[in-house]
Amino acid sequence: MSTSSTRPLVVAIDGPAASGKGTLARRVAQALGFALLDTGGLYRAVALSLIRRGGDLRDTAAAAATARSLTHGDIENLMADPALRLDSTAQGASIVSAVPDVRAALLDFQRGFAAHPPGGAKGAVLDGRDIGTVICPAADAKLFVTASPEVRAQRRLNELLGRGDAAIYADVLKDMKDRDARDSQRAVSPLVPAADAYLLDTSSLDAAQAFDAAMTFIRSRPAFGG
Ligand SMILES: Nc1ncnc2c1ncn2[C@@H]1O[C@H](COP(=O)(O)OP(=O)(O)O)[C@@H](O)[C@H]1O
Ligand SMILES: Nc1ccn([C@@H]2O[C@H](COP(=O)(O)OP(=O)(O)O)[C@@H](O)[C@H]2O)c(=O)n1
Repeated sequence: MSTSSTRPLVVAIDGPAASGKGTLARRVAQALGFALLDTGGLYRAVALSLIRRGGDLRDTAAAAATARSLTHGDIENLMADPALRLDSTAQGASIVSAVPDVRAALLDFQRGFAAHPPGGAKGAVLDGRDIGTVICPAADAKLFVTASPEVRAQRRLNELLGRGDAAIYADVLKDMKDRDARDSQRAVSPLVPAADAYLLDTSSLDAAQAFDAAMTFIRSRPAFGG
């Protein structure tokens, strides 16, 4: 890893739901000793907060006001809330995240995290949908993680059942396809790989194999000594 730079290094990991980007981001952050930000959690936090206030997810002004009202403390509390991981919260996140003012309200928090990683870490790993394209376009390493919809739905189903949530495969697959379509087709910051992202298809890779492939790519990048 380069020692001449004092600027924190940034690894951007984007991809669709249940592609394994969160798992990969955690492992990469741990291996590099970097701070980790699950940016999907921010959009989930906005949705959860709005739902709890009795608001309408389709009310764009209310969604934007909610996003602007969240303090760092609120975000910390909501990100630790088990309800953040509910499928209904994910669907809500996908609705509020299409609102440009919601995205704008969360921009500084994300860029601030990348520029000043907490705990004095030498770098940051951010995972989401638009990290390599919009939030950190100058990221030192960009990965776009994919897997087939069927594989992703099976992974999410296993995760939900493992937590004791009631879920059936057909519903999970449909919800995931709906969310993919909404995330990919929205006008602002759609889910799309950055031109310089490394495409990592994890359909037939387990988490350890995906991590190995990702680290090989990251270490090949100039900022990481490659
Ligand atoms: N490469 C992989 N192979 C199999 N299962 C995986 C892999 N990566 C992640 N998982 C599992 O799939 C589920 C979704 O992974 P997660 O990292 O949360 O995806 P995302 O952050 O893209 O939504 C989790 O239960 C996780 O343990
Ligand atoms: N950088 C990001 C991260 C998430 N999101 C939105 O937030 C929703 C939830 O993201 P997530 O990463 O927590 O979802 P999963 O991939 O874990 O299922 C996504 O469906 C997107 O609509 C976004 O718009 N931009």
